[in-house]
Amino acid sequence: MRIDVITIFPGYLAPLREALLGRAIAAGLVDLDVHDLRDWTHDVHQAVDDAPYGGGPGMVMRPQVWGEALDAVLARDARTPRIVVPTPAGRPFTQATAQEWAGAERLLFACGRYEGIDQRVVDDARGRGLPVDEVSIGDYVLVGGEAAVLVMVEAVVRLLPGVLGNPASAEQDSFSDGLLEGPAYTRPETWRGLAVPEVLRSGNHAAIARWRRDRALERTAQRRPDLLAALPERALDKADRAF
Ligand SMILES: Nc1ncccc1[N+](=O)[O-]
Repeated sequence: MRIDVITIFPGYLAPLREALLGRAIAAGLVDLDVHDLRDWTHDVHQAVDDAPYGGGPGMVMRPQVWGEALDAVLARDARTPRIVVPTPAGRPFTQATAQEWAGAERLLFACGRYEGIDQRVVDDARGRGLPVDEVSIGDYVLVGGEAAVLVMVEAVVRLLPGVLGNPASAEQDSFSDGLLEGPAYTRPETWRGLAVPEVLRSGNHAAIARWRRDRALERTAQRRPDLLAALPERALDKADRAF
């Protein structure tokens, strides 16, 4: 998978080259290219924004700069990317979105700052038949899209074959079966007077599976009743009905 990021703060994306993601890049599973938007300005101040039409606070990022940057980055590779614009006004980014994008051969993240990017940049790209997703990682306002790109790239890349040591862990993620993951334990058996639940040391795999599902249902019912309500009827067996 090729990933391009266009931003005025390239340094903000440095963590993508660390740890698991860094190893995925080194293994050639991901090609990451971070581009400085200001490379496509032509004035001495390298202005990337301007006052909003209609007045109001803040600044809007200029269409000319973004248009040139997107055209140049698109041309760097024959593969058509899914263009992603992180914005608090976007549709929610979920595990399902990560799964969907993990199948893409190329992603291009356009990081907006200030009050966003002139809408015509998205409209022009869509008008040329390019897939553009305006997505949000949560209902709060960040200063720019870069932190959201770190989140989304990590969620997507960890799903790529060969990235996670144990692919089973991606299957057993929270959300993969629509439920939150329950509590986890490791050695020692007792720590500060707290013991690991007996069943987990019983070796009885059916009982362990039942216990884990009960804890997942319990936690989901307590913390995210919306997820429980969204589960398809068939997803809950009769033993689950207790929650
Ligand atoms: N929440 C956000 N705030 C600013 C920019 C992007 C955002 N997001 O969620 O993608």
